[in-house]
Amino acid sequence: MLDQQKKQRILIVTSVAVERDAVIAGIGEDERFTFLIGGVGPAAAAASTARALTEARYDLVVCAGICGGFVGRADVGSLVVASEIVCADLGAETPDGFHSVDELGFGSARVPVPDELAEQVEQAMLQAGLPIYRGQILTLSTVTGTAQTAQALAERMPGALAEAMEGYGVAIAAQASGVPVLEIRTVSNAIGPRDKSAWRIKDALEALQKGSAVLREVL
Ligand SMILES: O=C(O)c1cccc(C(=O)CC[C@H]2O[C@@H](n3cnc4c(=O)[nH]cnc43)[C@H](O)[C@@H]2O)c1
Repeated sequence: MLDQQKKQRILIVTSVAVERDAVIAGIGEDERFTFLIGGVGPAAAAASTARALTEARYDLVVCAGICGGFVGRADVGSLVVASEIVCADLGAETPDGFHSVDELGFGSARVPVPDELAEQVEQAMLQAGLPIYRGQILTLSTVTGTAQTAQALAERMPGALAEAMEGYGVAIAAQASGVPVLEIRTVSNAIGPRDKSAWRIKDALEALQKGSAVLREVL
């Protein structure tokens, strides 16, 4: 939990400008927050976040934006808050299936989120009447685009609610600086066959704005 007695500095990282603008519109004037457009994908997000963390002191890093939701687990238009941030494609494909770097003994594809903080965010959103789910948010370098890949991913990651492209990069940079990390997103599309016309980006950005207003009260 953040120390409410001292002035906290919070870095919010989004991948693109429209996400950043939605977050700023929700948070409003609040000098505790710094907003960073970190770029698309885990590498750009990690590099941008790491640089920001060398330029100023922060008490919390938040990765925010839109995402794809697993069908039956996180509906389009809802919010998701990460219980854990997991890089789902960091590992090796083998004849026995996918093995993560954790199983291979080369570090970890998972970064924890402070439980109490995720719980507080979830409860505050629910009290504000916003639909929210708490569970793993996956990071992938490639947007899932077929029913087969979506099904395989859902089976391999039964605790996953959503996928996006930056969380793990932001989280690894925060972890390397000893700063806690949170990931919060709104669902713009169902994970599955690629149909960009079905992405509800406007709705997801509106939900991101509403969620950000609540986030300001929690942090
Ligand atoms: O058209 C595409 O397939 C595409 C490829 C790369 C980026 C985008 C974006 O819209 C950038 C914004 C941001 O959105 C996140 N996002 C949203 N839905 C998904 C998804 O189903 N799977 C993975 N990521 C998703 C992601 O974090 C992007 O950076 C579009």
